[in-house]
Amino acid sequence: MEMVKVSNVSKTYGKEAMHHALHQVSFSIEPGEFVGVMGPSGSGKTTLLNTISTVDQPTSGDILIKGLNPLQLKGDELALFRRRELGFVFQDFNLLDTLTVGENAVLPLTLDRIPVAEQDKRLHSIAKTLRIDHLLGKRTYEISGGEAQRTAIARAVIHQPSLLLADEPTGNLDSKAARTVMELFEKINKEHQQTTIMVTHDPVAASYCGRIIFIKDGSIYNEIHSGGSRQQFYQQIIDVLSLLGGAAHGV
Ligand SMILES: Nc1ncnc2c1ncn2[C@@H]1O[C@H](COP(=O)(O)OP(=O)(O)OP(=O)(O)O)[C@@H](O)[C@H]1O
Repeated sequence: MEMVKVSNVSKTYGKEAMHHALHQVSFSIEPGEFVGVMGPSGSGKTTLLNTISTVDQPTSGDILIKGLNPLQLKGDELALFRRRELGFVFQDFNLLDTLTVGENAVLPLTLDRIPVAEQDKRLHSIAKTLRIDHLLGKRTYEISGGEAQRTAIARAVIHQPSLLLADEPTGNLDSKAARTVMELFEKINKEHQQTTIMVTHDPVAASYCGRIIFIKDGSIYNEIHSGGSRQQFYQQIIDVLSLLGGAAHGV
């Protein structure tokens, strides 16, 4: 079964001056895929990610995650679904400054009242994967942007969510830290078959994905799959972006 099935999703903002942020968007994502979403500024990428993550509701059409429509869940069930099945990574890290790196990373397990011994075991393992094991006692203001984003990724996957959603995860990082973060997304995707959707403007970051969906004016414009080397895929991405035009920054 598909991990994500988006069927004829449209999203309209406003009443009198209606704005069609998404128009009849359909696609599926299989378990274990790493999918990038690209397109010019204002094309609807974040709106799409927000409708998949249940933060926003489509105006029409529906979205199934593992065959389930989360919007049909009631109050607490929806909150629980989000907490257990989804992981989020944002451009500005969204770490809690009052907590240490380790406390930030285990937050989903703390909220789920997982026993401390189990929390420690999982923290140890994910911290090693993300190379933050030497930072666990530090405060968020004592670490670099790249380290903060690696901590945010640890927090997003420590509870083994069905779906990892990332919105411009390299947007606030220099190119070296961005590459490290993308190598780690790729590693988690490959080693843990972590299904991942990432919105990005950055063709280098996108070249780590297995497939890119391009959005233009709220509709799917094109889709490409990685076949050969990452360098070849990067070139394919650049080619589509140049056809797409608009404000596709980073090219
Ligand atoms: N809450 C909202 N109310 C009204 N219009 C909105 C709202 N959110 C987004 N829009 C509009 O919908 C369109 C799509 O926005 P969205 O944020 O999804 O684009 P994006 O592709 O993620 O852009 P960017 O790359 O600049 O972040 C834009 O024209 C935006 O102005």
